[in-house]
Amino acid sequence: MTDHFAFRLLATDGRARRGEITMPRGTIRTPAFMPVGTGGTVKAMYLDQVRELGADIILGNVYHLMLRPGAERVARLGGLHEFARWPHPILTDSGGFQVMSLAGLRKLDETGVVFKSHIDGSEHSLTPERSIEIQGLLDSDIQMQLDECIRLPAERAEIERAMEMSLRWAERCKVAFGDQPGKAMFGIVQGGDVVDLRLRSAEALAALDLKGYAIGGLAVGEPQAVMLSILHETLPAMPEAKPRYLMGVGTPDDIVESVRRGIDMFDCVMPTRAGRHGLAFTRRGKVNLKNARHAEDPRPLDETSSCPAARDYSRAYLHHLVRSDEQLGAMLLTWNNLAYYQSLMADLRDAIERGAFESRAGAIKDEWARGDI
Ligand SMILES: C=CCOC(=O)Nc1nc2cc3[nH]c(NC)nc3cc2c(=O)[nH]1
Repeated sequence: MTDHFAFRLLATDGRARRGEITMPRGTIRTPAFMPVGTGGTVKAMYLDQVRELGADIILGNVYHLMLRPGAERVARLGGLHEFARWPHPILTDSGGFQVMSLAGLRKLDETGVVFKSHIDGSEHSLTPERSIEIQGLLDSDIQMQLDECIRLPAERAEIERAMEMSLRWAERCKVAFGDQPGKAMFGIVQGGDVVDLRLRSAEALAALDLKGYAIGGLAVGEPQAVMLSILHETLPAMPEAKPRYLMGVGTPDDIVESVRRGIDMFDCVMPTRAGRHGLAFTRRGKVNLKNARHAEDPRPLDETSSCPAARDYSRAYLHHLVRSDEQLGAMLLTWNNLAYYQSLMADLRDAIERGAFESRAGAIKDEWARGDI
């Protein structure tokens, strides 16, 4: 066990990296996929199942948890790990992105953001200091700086303004976070689709000597080619010895292409959200269980899978559950999809160790490219 946060590179294959983060609550094997546990729960899953699938860390959202049940209440109940019975690492976002995308934004200035709750319309504020305080109350292991993620396309001046404010907020978050050896505060590189602004953000954040860095402002609707070119240009300016986390990404193809360029950590609602909408990811491609052609198909999703949801249930039964909007449909397909994502990550980690990233990457991309089977 360790009382500090440490990242070690174990192997590389081109720019792809195999590493591990050791923290008091456990080790995170990278490249890692972090299931999204918005309100302290990974929707439609028991967290024991999430763990059994190989997840080393899950995400929690400040925006959702501060509104309900409230950060102080979670603290009174022993913190998020105790509350949700997840003893392993948790990464919490700062709430910034949700405020921009979910809440009714009322004000955004140097101080922070003021917004209306999407739940009951009540007014709340987030400053860099309050965001770190909330993440501390949740007892979060990896805490994100408050940042401003702007929508693209945007004018250079607007992108520059938001990037520079995010840098000043990173400094304030670093001061507010202080010195917590067993925890980490990550900065977030912004700069939109303007390479020189991305580089300025990466270099200024590197100078803060934080324990890890996220790449923000991507996967917000831009073409994959734009996202990948920004990664290609930005990653070399980021410290080799620190973990890199690409927020909100992505499909298996996005993940493969981002690992190839040097990303270590991912989070995305895709596997869980798709599962709730009747879409199953398998090694042979995607299966839309809403489709009537599955109505009498006795085959399971994937008889070779170690996940019961993929191996033990007929497509006909899954189709019935999805068509009847039964809870078990969302549960089984979420289980299947998270199993698929974790198996991809395990394959990629193993392939990098063996110097076989390219061949494994090609196979995953082909699997994903197959249409609805
Ligand atoms: C856990 C995440 C830490 O998030 C923050 O504290 N701030 C933040 N979150 C993002 C989330 C994103 N999801 C996507 N696509 C689905 N793009 C994203 C971009 C950002 C971003 O620029 N900043």
